[in-house]
Amino acid sequence: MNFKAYPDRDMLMIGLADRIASQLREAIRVDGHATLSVPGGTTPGPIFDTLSAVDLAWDKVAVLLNDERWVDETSPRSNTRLIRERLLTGRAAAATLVPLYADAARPEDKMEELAAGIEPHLPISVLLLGMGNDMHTASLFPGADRLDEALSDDAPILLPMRAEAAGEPRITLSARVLRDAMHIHILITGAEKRAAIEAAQSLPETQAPVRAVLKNATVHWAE
Ligand SMILES: O=C1O[C@H](COP(=O)(O)O)[C@@H](O)[C@H](O)[C@H]1O
Repeated sequence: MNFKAYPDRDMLMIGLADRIASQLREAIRVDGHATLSVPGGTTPGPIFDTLSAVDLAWDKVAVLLNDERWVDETSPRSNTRLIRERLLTGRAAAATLVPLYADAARPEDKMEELAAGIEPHLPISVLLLGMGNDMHTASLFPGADRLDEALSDDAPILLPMRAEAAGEPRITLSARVLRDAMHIHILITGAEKRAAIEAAQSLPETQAPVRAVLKNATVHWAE
């Protein structure tokens, strides 16, 4: 992995937003369109705020989540709600949201429909990932019920996922879809996550699922 440390969180968020914007512009120049896949959770909000104001051809960008908690958008736990409020506003409101949630009791009920919506937008041009202290990324949690399947080279695009640490049921892009992205950035902050990502390099993917995407990733960190 490449590791980039920033002097502080503000510089991290601005610097990484700028890099993502450049890579999206380049993908649009070459392919005529781009796909940006992003995390939910507590860390990426400030990057979304910066990106949403960036001047680029957002009407040529498809935005999807790496994973979603199976809750509807009225829930503060909804990752879709986060990106609607913080990313798909301002200039970025012209982007197309590719859904990772649909109204149904269980993720299994909508898996095929949601995967069919994602497929035309693959491979991902720019992938931004988060990571938990437990070394999960997207919703690839250590100990999750379908982790082995999600890590395999012939995994489907999307899988439902349940894990004790996850809270509600989840839906997640598989490791191979994440790995196929043209640019991979992992955004982490704080000493605990830095120690976790360093430890992940010498652990099996089942214990440290983030390892599945580390090889070609740049990790962006600030205290
Ligand atoms: O549950 C999730 O957690 C990870 C990490 O979130 P953070 O709050 O520690 O930044 C996130 O990347 C993922 O998309 C989300 O669903």
